[in-house]
Amino acid sequence: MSANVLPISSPQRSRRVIWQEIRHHRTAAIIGLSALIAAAAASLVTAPLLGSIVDLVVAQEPGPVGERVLALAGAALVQAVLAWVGLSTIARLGEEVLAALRESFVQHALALPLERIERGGSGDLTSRVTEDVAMVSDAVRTAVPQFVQSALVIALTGVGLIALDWRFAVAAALAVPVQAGTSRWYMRRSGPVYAISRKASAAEQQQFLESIGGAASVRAFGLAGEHVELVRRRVDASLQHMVGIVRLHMRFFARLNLAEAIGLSAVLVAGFWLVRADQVTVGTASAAALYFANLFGPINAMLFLLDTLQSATASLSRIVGISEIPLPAAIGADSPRDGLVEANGVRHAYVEGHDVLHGLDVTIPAGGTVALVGGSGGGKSTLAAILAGIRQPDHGSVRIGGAEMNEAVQSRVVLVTQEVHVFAGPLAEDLRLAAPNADENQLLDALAQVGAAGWVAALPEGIETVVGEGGHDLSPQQSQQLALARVLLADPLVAILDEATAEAGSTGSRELDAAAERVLAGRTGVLVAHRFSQAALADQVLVMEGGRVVEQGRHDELVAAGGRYAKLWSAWSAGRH
Ligand SMILES: Nc1ncnc2c1ncn2[C@@H]1O[C@H](COP(=O)(O)OP(=O)(O)OP(=O)(O)O)[C@@H](O)[C@H]1O
Repeated sequence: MSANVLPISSPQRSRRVIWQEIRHHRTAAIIGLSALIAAAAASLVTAPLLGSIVDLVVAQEPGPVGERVLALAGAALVQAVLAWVGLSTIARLGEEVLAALRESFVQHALALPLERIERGGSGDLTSRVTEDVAMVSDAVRTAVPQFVQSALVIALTGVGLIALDWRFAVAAALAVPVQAGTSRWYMRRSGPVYAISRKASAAEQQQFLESIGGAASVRAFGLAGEHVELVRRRVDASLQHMVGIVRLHMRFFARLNLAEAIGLSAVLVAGFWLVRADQVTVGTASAAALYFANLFGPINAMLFLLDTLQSATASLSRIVGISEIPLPAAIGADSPRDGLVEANGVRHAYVEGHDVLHGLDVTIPAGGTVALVGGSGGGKSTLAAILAGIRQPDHGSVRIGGAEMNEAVQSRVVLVTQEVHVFAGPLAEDLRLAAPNADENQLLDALAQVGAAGWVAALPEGIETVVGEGGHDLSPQQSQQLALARVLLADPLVAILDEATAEAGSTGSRELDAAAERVLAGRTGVLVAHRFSQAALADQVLVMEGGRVVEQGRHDELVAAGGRYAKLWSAWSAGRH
């Protein structure tokens, strides 16, 4: 069962992947970190300067106070500039690392075998693309730079405290056990509390969608009262969990305040004794207290960010997990010699133990056209997808032009299915997906060959008209023509058209048939044909039933043989007259 779930990488592996990426941007990492260290060091000057002002006041020598104040302002300015340089460099570095991660993720996600995604659930993949990437992006933009900065300030302030007098550092350390206990306490609770709250708000949204989306039925059945009650209950539950989160935060910060009170009291008491014993000046004791007070912000921020970083690490493991799935491209990198298609002993099952293809052997000579016909569920689409390399056979092999299915081979085979996708954007860009360097004349020529020149010219902005979602709506037939034009532009060795012309009416069908014929000219073609007019044009017809080829031959031979195909043919012909 676990083999079916998309993999999740271990936190160690994820960290290693990030580390490798950071090493590609070593200079930026060093500059960013150095600037943050320098900024933290500059901030350390403030407390002793204030302390020395206290000493001057105690000694009633106000003369040099002015210089100290200027030095304070200077230190603040230097610190601000260095922190800005450090934070922005680290944030930019984070974006670069994130971009590289995303690219590798998308590359892998797109190259994943279809079976792998189906078994793992496309919902899982989608949530990794959306929620997990958003979670990691957020962390990279805000939490990570803040966390690094806070950690540096804390470390350097500790050094500063020791430099003033090690006994101040010991006193301050009294706060640590309470802080450590608090963060453990918080981490144990925050995960489940957030998870329940997310679930409750998802349930609330779902209820809204159901009640509002089904408003007509709700009213028709007089269920308004019940639905209002359902919504009220979900909103209440969600609200309760939100209040729970706020309460948890308040308790968290209350405990941290207690830690601060303990630490600050200890530092002040230590200062009192050390001043009394004449071991430090009042100014030094004030500086120690200020150092400790300056730690409040960074310590609280760090502890609070721990769970954001924990969630981000979990999301990162889910993103890196996808990049770790071995890709089928590992099978050599031979390029196909020509368009010869050879499938041997191809078996395939969607559900284990229920083969839908039972060891098929199919050979199509380069430049030949084969039509797959037969009743519904015979396995035509499955075979088409396997020949196109979109699905992998469970057993057997597919070779194109003598080469096993790999990335180089797949790039020379194009499959057009009934569910043609029109990408949102200018029509020209949609076509250029198949041939990025094609010029306008080549695009127009491809459109003319598939019979689309007329309607494209009639569009408001011709080939530059925005089509697809949010743009100009195309009819199913127009979308099919676009898909066929893309095949012409991609100029593959093998074109596989699966029901590509099934949706149109009779005039439309004739136009699309002609377009398909032009697309298949000069290359190897596989046609999944429901209309026998297409089968009649093919060099060879394979009749498929129950995952087997039950008849094979030229159209006229099969009609003359009077078998299964002849029956299907006469039934179809009769239906047309
Ligand atoms: N994604 C899938 N998951 C599970 N079973 C599937 C899937 N796709 C197809 N099948 C099953 O595999 C068998 C072969 O289906 P296939 O679509 O290849 O046949 P077909 O000959 O193309 O049929 P049609 O003409 O109806 O498209 C059918 O029993 C079908 O229910």
